[in-house]
Amino acid sequence: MGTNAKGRTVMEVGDDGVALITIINPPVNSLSFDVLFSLKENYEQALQRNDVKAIVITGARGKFSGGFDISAFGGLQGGQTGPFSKPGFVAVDILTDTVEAARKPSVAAIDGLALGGGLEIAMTCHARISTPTAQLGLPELQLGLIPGFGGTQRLPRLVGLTKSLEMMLTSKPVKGEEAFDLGLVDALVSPDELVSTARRWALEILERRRPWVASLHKTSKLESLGEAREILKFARAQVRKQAPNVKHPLVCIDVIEEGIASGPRAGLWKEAEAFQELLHSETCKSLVHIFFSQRGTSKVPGVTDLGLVPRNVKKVAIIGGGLMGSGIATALILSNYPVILKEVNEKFLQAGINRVKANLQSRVKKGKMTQVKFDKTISLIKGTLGYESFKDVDMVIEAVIENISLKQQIFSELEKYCPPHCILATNTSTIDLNLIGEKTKSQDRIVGAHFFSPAHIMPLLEIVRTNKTSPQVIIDLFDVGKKIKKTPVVVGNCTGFAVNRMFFPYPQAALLLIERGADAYQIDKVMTKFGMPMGPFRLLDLVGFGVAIASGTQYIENFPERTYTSLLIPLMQGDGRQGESTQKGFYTYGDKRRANPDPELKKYIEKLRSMSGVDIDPKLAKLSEKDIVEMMFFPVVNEACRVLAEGIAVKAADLDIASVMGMGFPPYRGGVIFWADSIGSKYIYSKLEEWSKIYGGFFKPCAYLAERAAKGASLSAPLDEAKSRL
Ligand SMILES: C[C@H](O)CC(=O)SCCNC(=O)CCNC(=O)[C@H](O)C(C)(C)COP(=O)(O)OP(=O)(O)OC[C@H]1O[C@@H](n2cnc3c(N)ncnc32)[C@H](O)[C@@H]1OP(=O)(O)O
Repeated sequence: MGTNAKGRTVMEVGDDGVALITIINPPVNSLSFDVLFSLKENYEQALQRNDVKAIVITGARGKFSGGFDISAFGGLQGGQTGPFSKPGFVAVDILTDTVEAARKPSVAAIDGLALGGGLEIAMTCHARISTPTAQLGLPELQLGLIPGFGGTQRLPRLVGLTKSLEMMLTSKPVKGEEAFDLGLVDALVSPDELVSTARRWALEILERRRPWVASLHKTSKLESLGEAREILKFARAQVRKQAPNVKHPLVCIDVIEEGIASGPRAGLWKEAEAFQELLHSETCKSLVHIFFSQRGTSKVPGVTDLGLVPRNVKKVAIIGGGLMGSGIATALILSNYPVILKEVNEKFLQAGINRVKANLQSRVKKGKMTQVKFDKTISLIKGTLGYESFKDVDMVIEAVIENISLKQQIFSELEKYCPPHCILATNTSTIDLNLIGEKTKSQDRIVGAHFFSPAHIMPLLEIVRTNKTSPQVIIDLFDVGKKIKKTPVVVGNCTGFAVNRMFFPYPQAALLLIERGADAYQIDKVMTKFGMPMGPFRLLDLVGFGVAIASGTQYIENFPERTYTSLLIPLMQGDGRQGESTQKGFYTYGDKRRANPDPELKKYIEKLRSMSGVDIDPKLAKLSEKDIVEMMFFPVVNEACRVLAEGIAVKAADLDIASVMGMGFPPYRGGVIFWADSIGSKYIYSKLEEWSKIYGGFFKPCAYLAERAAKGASLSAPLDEAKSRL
């Protein structure tokens, strides 16, 4: 193998006659083509050599394998040819006909992780020994694929159909201990005994003192065909309901069924063909993009490349125990950070602590947390009304109402009471950070920590830096964000930052459309069908009209030329409608938060039309689904382009992650910019240009979009690349 090889396997043959094959491809021992070739070569040698009686496969540095090398998908999708583009080369030729059918037994020694192709290799071995904490799973569906190295056939035969479906459809791994109970692994041992136990086990199989099991032909765990069909029917119904816009979960079920109905070899072939087809799907390309983009958020030029090490944040203070403050406190204590919660009086403090308790209790109710863990977690939060206990905190997160002078006063006080190293973060969603820190000398340690509601559940953390925020502070907050299981995205300072700014046109486009004759409930339906968690009107009801007007005002003030100003919400508010909190907004709300279309909405729209002189536009009154999607999202794409052009986001992929994790843009569409690039800058520009002539500045395409369209360049390409595509 050449020196540029991406990973390899090494084989050592011991005096006991066992060949130990180790997968080496840091950081997760993924299965690159080089690794797979090397594995094939080692296997063939081991099978030929007279001094080898049995084989053990393991992974270097405590990790079996994180699965097929996802970075190699691009080449295959781009038409790269070779043995790997031939369906069945790995699953049938190598794993089934060489490894599993061999006359020498193989045992997998699993530590750390055995995911995707990694677990599939392990399942072709004749036994599996694992550590109790190893993670074993088939997460291919999260990449828009199905297992492609025989997993759809072997997992059901090892753990039964129901559990295997759960593992594949949710992409969730199981720990070694559970894998042992399920029969997926044969023994549990500590990491230091792993390889020696596996060697012994392999020899014992050879001596027929342990069963020699070919998983593909195991039948004891499989249900009868009739029962299996019932289980699969139920699974299909669930999948159709939960993931109506993607086809790979249904394909996975079909492939499993083929193996049960026509035998595992037929199942293997169907799997191989379906895998190849899915690999080229837009869903797979989008989800792979999301996978790498999510990891890419931790690469921020000028920040993460300076070799800085995050400081240890041992204690965090939160100011304000409202919805956001209590959610942030919950997220922190759930990851074992001691938290001080400060409020202005006893009543508010108690209410804040009670919110945190309620957040945790809902986990207990759902069986996700024990009462003992609840008690331990809640003991990490202490309430306070003063600043005395701030003298040893390492980070403060301010989460009070959006009032500039109040925030300025708080930050001046923080400067007095907190130690000089303390990070001073604000959870503002709109206010300029330079204004907040104006009255302090601490601008270098002021940073935005913008959480999304509910903060203990939503996965995104926008880290907002000003040009004075020190890289160390960003690194520290990034580290805390990771530890509390968020995906942090570093963005620049401007009104609305990246997520809210990109999405402010979303409800505005919706208002523009209904004022001119489109149907509000149809728009919401089309948006949820597209894959958004809810449509714009349901969203406006959820956030409440007060918040909607306050943030709308910010955009009117900062981006007057392109903010669509609608008086519909103030008009409805004048009638006591505030959204869901008053059970009346664009919808009315009954039991269990069920939203019902409200016939009275028409009345408000008609009144608005007579006040503003806006007429029904016959074209907008009968929009197709495609038209609605475009008129709703092209303005979002346009604003995302401005965010990129202004350098608020470092790269387009960060906006894709921000849109998926902050706004619920469907991940299987790859995020806002990725989706836009699948449509093309020229088309988006021409549509916006056309609408801006009819409906005004709200739709006017920005310079960045115009430039990309003129060059026929993608929106995500960095500037130089965009030029080179000319
Ligand atoms: C034919 C087969 O059926 C098809 C397959 O096997 S498809 C692949 C199935 N496997 C997966 O989906 C696993 C994907 N990986 C993961 O879930 C997680 O990375 C993990 C649980 C393995 C490790 O998580 P964690 O420790 O948090 O590290 P994480 O930051 O995610 O990954 C570390 C690095 O490994 C890379 N990596 C992880 N898994 C990879 C894989 N399967 N291929 C290529 N690179 C991978 C990541 O991109 C990251 O690279 P970076 O440092 O350059 O950003």
